[in-house]
Amino acid sequence: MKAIILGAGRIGRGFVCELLLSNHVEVVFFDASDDMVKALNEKKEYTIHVLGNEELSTKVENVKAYSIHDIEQLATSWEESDMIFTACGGKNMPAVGETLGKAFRLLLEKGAVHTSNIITCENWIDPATDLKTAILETLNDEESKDVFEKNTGVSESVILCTGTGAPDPSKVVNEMDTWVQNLWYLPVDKSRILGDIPQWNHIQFIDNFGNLLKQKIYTNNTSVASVAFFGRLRGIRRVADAANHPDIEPLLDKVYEEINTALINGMGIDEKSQLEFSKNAKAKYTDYNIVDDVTRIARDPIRKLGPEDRLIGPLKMALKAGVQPKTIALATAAALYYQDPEDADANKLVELRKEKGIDYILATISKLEKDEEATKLIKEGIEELKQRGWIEGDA
Ligand SMILES: NC(=O)c1ccc[n+]([C@@H]2O[C@H](COP(=O)([O-])OP(=O)(O)OC[C@H]3O[C@@H](n4cnc5c(N)ncnc54)[C@H](O)[C@@H]3O)[C@@H](O)[C@H]2O)c1
Ligand SMILES: O=P(O)(O)OC[C@@H](O)[C@@H](O)[C@H](O)[C@H](O)CO
Repeated sequence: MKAIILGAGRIGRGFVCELLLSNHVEVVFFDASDDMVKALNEKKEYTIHVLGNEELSTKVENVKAYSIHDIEQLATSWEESDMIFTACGGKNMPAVGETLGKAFRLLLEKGAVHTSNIITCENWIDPATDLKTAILETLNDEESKDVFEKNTGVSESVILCTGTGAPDPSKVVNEMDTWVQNLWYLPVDKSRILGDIPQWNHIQFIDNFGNLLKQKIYTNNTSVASVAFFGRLRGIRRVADAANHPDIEPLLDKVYEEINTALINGMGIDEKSQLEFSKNAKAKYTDYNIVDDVTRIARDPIRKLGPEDRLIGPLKMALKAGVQPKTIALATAAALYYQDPEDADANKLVELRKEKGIDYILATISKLEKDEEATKLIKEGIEELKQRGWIEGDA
């Protein structure tokens, strides 16, 4: 079998590629970055290193990568592939959908439509819906939309694995090498898959997928984002150092308490399963084998302050469920004060905070009203950060 991976970043050329190769699936990459495409084609090979278990590393050979803007090549590759995985960032689903829609139009013209499936691998609420909507909008006539719907499944998966950069960048020989957590499991929503279900190892097509992606984002990503935003304010570089720090670990435990009550009461998630889920999340983020930078976790802070994303989403859910999510609000306050000169989105956030202020960010980015409870808690969080000496005045 052949598969396309859209987005040749840490998850695409790392985790997803590793699982597909272990199932003898031939892989081709498409990426929006010309530098990435050039580097992959020049190197032609790279290694997926398994953090803490170097002996499990995989060497990837005969690498082929194309620009996502090469629609004809995308259609040709699609003609030969049964599966497409996206690992491009959830906010890019509209752009990815438009590209796939254009490629599908070429498949239609060539009479080359066949049963295939697209699986999103994104930390995003409802990525498959965003992707499918954009594809259908690009297929502007009803007949094409109908053919697409009958032949193409658009499903989503939950990436529980961390994909990161080199633990020691000074030792990197091949810049395309990538590092993954030692975790070999990718759950996929079976109900949205069309045609025969592949019998793969590690990639499991599961029934009752339900809210697994939201549960993962509001547990894992919320908690590790809290660790990263607190850690950055404390000048800590690595995630595990921050998660184990005596100032931060007690806050992390409180974040889990708030999340657990919010998800159990607000999403109807079984209590035992949620407690287990959050226990595993804490074990992961405090694990020193997983060498990850807080700046990767906190990257794109404006996206992370969005109304449904990992901070505001569970914060509002907790309030509805009768919990006072003071620690998630404290983490949101830390996110509002996040700085990383190498992150364009973080620089934009600093500019917005200095020029327009916190109220503006909460209203326009987080979509919170000035007088609502969530806003009040976040503002109390800002005061607490000042009292703790973690931020200064209007820093
Ligand atoms: N890294 C992790 O630990 C991890 C874990 C779980 C989920 N995720 C999710 O996986 C997705 C990918 O994350 P990552 O860490 O691999 O990011 P990354 O930044 O390493 O890679 C993303 C890649 O996608 C490419 N891209 C962006 N827009 C594109 C488009 N329209 N078409 C094709 N390529 C495009 C970028 O050029 C980049 O090479 C994100 O949604 C992320 O939230 C990441
Ligand atoms: O990829 P992002 O920017 O949405 O979020 C950063 C991290 O939280 C994320 O990549 C995690 O490492 C991953 O979701 C594994 O739990």
